[in-house]
Amino acid sequence: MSDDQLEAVREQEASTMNRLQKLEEAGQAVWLDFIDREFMAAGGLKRLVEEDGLTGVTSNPSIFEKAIGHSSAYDAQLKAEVEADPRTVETIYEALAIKDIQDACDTLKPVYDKHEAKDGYVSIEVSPYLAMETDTTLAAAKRLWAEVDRENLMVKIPGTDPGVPAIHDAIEAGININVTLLFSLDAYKKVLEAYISALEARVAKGEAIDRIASVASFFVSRIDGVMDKKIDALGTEEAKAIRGKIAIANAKIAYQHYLEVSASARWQALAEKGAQPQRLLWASTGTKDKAYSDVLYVETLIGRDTVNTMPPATMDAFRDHGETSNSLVSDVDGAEKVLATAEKLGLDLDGVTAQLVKDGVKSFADAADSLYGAVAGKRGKFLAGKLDTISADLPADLDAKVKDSIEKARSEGWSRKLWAHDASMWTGGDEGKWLGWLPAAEGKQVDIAALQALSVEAKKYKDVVLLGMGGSSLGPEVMGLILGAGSPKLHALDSTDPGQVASVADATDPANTLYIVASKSGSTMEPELLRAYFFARCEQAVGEGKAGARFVAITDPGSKLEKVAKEHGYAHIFLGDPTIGGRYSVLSVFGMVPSAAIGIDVGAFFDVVTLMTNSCGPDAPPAANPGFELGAIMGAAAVAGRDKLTLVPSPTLKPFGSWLEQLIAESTGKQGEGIVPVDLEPLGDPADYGNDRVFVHLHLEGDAMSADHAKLEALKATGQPIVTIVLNKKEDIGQEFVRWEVATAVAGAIIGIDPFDQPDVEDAKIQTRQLIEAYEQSGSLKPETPFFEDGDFAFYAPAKVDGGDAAAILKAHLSTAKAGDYFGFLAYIERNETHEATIEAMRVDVRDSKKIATVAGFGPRFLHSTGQAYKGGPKEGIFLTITREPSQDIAIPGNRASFGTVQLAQARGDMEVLASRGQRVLRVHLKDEKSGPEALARALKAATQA
Ligand SMILES: O=P(O)(O)OC[C@H]1O[C@](O)(CO)[C@@H](O)[C@@H]1O
Repeated sequence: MSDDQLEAVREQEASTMNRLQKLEEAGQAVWLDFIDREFMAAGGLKRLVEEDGLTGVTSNPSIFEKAIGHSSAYDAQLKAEVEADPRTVETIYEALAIKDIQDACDTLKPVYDKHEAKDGYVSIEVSPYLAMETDTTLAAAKRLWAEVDRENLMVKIPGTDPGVPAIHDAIEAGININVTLLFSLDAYKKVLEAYISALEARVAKGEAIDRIASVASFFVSRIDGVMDKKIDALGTEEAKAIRGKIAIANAKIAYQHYLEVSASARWQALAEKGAQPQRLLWASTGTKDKAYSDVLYVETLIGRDTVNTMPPATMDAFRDHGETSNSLVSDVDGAEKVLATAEKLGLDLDGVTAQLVKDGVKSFADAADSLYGAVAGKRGKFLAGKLDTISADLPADLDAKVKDSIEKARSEGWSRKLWAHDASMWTGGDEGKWLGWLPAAEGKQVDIAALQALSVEAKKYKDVVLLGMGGSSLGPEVMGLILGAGSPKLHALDSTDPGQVASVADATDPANTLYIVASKSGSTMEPELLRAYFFARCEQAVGEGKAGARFVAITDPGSKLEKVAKEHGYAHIFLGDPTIGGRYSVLSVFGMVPSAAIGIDVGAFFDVVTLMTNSCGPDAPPAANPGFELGAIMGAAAVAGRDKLTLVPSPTLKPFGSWLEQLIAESTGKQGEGIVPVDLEPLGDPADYGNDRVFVHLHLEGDAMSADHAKLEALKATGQPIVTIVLNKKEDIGQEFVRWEVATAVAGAIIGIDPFDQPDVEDAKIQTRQLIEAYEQSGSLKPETPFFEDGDFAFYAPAKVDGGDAAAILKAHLSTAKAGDYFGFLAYIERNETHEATIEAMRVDVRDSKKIATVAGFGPRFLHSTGQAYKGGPKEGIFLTITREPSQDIAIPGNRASFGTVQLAQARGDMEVLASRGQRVLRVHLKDEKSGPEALARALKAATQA
């Protein structure tokens, strides 16, 4: 640039400076509607103050979204914040925003001092999510005021109906308030009244009012944005004559109201005490319609005691060619005529301004979603190595559906609703009362010190025997198998199988064992019977009256178990939270007491867990919320027919599935809908699968599983959906409890059911009880007749299945399979490695021959887990119930029925309910407990190969 050119630029700059400064002469303050760290760091704000006479700054969620979401200027602070304390997304965002606001306040401080607190303000807005809430808005305003800690701060509160009382109270508390989102004269009148009455309240209390400032931000151009479209639609000359004039007219009339009130005796009384006027601030003054002058909404709105906050482009334009005149009070009659014409033409200004408030709230909430999403993404990046990750390879059609679900969840604010216990995201029933697992995931349900004391105390035992079903045992079992150090050793007993009861009894010495009885209801049959058995056994070993000291109860307050535990003098009773359902209870005392007893450091465990809890928080929008990301896939896939969630864990994480399947199945499988979890089915080739699967690969870094990886790649190549979750270390498994709990709740919302009830499980319990009660009276179970029997098996079914031998019968049963069905092995036999292997082999035979999913459960364990989905979920199940003649049986103290009888009654009760729900059922009774399972496997192989 030559010297001449430079000089010309300087001259031009000098003249534009004057144009902006002329506004100040006319009584109007120029504020900047923009904030950005790089801009401030480069001295941009300071320059505007010094060269253009800028006297204030406003920000809003959209402005911060542009600043933080689209630049790396905040990354250094963000990283430091996350590393120092990986708090919630909102707290991290606020730390970034507050720093900018403080810097801006400091830059404007000389202006503030020069104007003796009458100007020089910087505004920060309360969370836009609170725009329709009074109390939380007020609390947020007070918190921001305290945290920013600058006297030239203004907190922005929307002038909505619920916002007005918060504005009043904040001003009364001495906080400077910028009232935002004002469009209508009516709303403005209420806000001005709130300001005046709040000042009066302070005066009445003898408090100072001279350093309290407030502006009422009237949004201008947005009104024309809507009205002009309506005018264009009318197309008449009369309509065209007021095009681009309604917003300005509306603002002029508002200013007239301001002048009227300022002249009133009421105001004068306050003014005498030093009250500052609540200035009207013109916001939304950038011109959106290119047909208009780019300084239209500045030039026309100039007047005493007003502010115009301009986006940078408008400020540049005014600096370049803006003209100053006393425009705000000129032609007020004309403004009235414009509004009268609008009314005559049926242009509903009240309706439009009411809608603009709603749209404004929504657009700031949308901006906040995007802003919080960006912060959540960066938080996740800076937590690499600490936070489990998730990624998904989905076929295009499913991907689109998942995105739709995420968008629905975002626009309806589900992540906030979840944490606010708002049941409207589900069926609108009593779901909100079942969310105690959320605070539990923050570590709030347990007393860490008490658990540490239990850890110390339990060290003296060699074994811990846990008696409980479903949610009361599966979580601790996973904890023990993945994180337990082996001393004391955890034996989770959730069966009435005599062989299994015996194997725990044989493996543990009562004198060296701590017994934990866990039941939320405190009345579940299995733990009741097991408690009776092991208590008597312990008494026998350690002496009458001494067993109680070796027993711990975990139960909900007031339960029968609590009573028994007190009567028997249990060493400890840990009380649960009745607002947590059993399957969601792992992070409450139900999971943590047994964990502590086997030496897991629960405090350290929660340090890891809460990273995920915070990641799934109300401020993490669905697209950046790990629980929602997974839940959207689960829910959208289920609705699209991919309802078999197939878990592919790496070796260390294999035990996780048994907890997971109870969570998913019991939560979602009802009303004929839901997700059928498929756990422990070995991976096959692409040809073995239909279109009803979603595969979730749960991987621990360092676990070897190359064969499965190759298979997963092959599945991916054929378009099967694969979700991959990666843990850096096994201790991070706690994060998966949280992720999957949130995901399951979200999937339930997408499917459209209540994820917190379990209606069908209850029916099987009733059937079983009836059978047992009859037994207790008669000494035998209701007689039953097999429709076929040979030397190995007896077969039972609601209706005879044709076939001359076991293989033929099984073949006929299998022949009903069609795409999308699943086959379930319900094995009322001892759960041991041999039986697990036999069942696994049978599953593969069925899957590969019929191309359907297979599931398996040991009874009665699965009754308190997947049993709900098998009965209440999709009508796609074909079941083979396996019972057997027990080679040994065990008597239960105080009961006529033995464990073997109870187990058989459970199998029969379960089958009856399954049949009543329209599922296809067949029961095979193995005559020889030892050889029976293998014989069955052979018959099934023959059936699948024939
Ligand atoms: O803890 P409780 O009340 O003994 O119940 C055990 C299990 O039984 C169920 O209520 C139903 O199967 C599960 O939800 C629960 O985890």
